[in-house]
Amino acid sequence: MSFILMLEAVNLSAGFDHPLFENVSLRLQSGEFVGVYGPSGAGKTTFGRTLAGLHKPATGVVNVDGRTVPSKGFHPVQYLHQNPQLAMNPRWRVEQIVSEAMVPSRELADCIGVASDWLKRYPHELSGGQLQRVSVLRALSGKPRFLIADEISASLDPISQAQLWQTLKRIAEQESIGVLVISHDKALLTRVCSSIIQIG
Ligand SMILES: Nc1ncnc2c1ncn2[C@@H]1O[C@H](COP(=O)(O)OP(=O)(O)OP(=O)(O)O)[C@@H](O)[C@H]1O
Repeated sequence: MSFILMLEAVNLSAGFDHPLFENVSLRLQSGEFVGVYGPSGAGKTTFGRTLAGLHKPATGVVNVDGRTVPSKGFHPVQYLHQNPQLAMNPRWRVEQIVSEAMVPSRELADCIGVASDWLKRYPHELSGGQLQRVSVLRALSGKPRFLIADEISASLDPISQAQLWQTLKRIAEQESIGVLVISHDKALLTRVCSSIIQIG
């Protein structure tokens, strides 16, 4: 795919009983990796969830290619949870979980490192790192335009971490997917992202 899309946040403020962040603006283009850094509790997850339409902003707007995203249907901005088990139905086998939007190809599953013998298991029968790969496969199989990757490699060993980011880079480039990388790990963000914004 060669067309360029833009995920844009303009003067975004959000929080719960009080704002966690105020007037944050961001532009993320297809194929680009932008980092979000900040102390624990600063609101990075809330910012990511707001971009994915999962949390209502107090002020500002989120646009994809200049338009607000309809609340129904597959959202072009997919949020990858830092604890994927919380975002999966414990009664569904992995096969059903990854096929929620569209059945992924074996080629894509191999690329992300999801073994075929995991498909018959339930989420609690996989390790944290294995489950994170399942979560990435589920998000990618729906053909998102943007991914919010919230601490997705924190539970992986350094080799698996490097493999996951290499794979995501390759797929993001091939499919023109923009990725917002939320992490406490400044070295990781510097390695993977072309720019970094600070929350908090
Ligand atoms: N549903 C909620 N209701 C009330 N407060 C919440 C809710 N979700 C999160 N918070 C609070 O909002 C603040 C920011 O949380 P958030 O998870 O966005 O921060 P974060 O920067 O991603 O933190 P971390 O780096 O520790 O994951 C925290 O103080 C948290 O307790």
